[in-house]
Amino acid sequence: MTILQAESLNIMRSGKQVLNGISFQVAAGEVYALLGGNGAGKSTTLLSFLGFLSPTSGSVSVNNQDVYKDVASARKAMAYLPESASLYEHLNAYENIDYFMQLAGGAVNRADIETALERVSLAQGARQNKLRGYSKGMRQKVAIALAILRDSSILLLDEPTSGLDPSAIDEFHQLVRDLADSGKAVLMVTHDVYGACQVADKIGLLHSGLLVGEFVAEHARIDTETVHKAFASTVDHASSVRSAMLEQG
Ligand SMILES: Nc1ncnc2c1ncn2[C@@H]1O[C@H](COP(=O)(O)OP(=O)(O)OP(=O)(O)O)[C@@H](O)[C@H]1O
Repeated sequence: MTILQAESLNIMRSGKQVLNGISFQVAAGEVYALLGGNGAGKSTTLLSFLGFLSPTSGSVSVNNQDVYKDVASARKAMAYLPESASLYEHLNAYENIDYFMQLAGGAVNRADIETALERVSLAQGARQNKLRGYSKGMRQKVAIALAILRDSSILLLDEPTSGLDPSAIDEFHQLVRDLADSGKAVLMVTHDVYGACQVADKIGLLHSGLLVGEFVAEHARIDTETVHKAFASTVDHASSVRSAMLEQG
């Protein structure tokens, strides 16, 4: 069942075409990684799904509804995890979750919060501590616990593992995999070829606003070398275009 869909999506920002007719779909139970270098258009794609950048042509839809026909209901269906989770430093994990759940209009009890924190494996001893002492990985866990409690069936993740150490990355990918296996649709944007191959069912390779390749997992894995070569060729292409431009002054 298709949950997220971009259809011939074109977006202009400040008069410049930054997405050029990209199309892809994310189904329930699937992790889709949008992979690309700096400026490829990954965040623009997420912002468009989130209702912040309307297409110049084409469409984005969530649960088969055009996002821009009802932005509020599209946003309600999704949990968005920005590169750095915006949580309150002076509150502990329970208080943060309690506060944000109340803001979202859905109070939760302590036992439910405990279950969600258990699911994301936030260390028991850290839960009462204020977030100012947390690592990035621990903050991500609180943000994911919040998404679990909001019962969002769709997760949008922006560079979720940048700045995490290798074991936190593995743990995070395992958690994302478990969430997808429980039926959630996950769209994740990343620069990380290896991470994308580890966790994704599909990878879309984005370059200069174009989807230049799509890789689908066979036997539960996408071949890292194949994706790495394709990604490297976009980088080579970008640097040769840059050098040509420099030569032309
Ligand atoms: N606020 C903005 N106003 C105008 N153009 C923007 C704005 N933000 C980004 N862009 C342009 O849109 C294009 C795509 O940017 P985007 O941030 O979507 O790329 P990205 O793939 O997420 O890159 P990165 O990996 O560096 O975050 C780039 O050419 C960028 O210069």
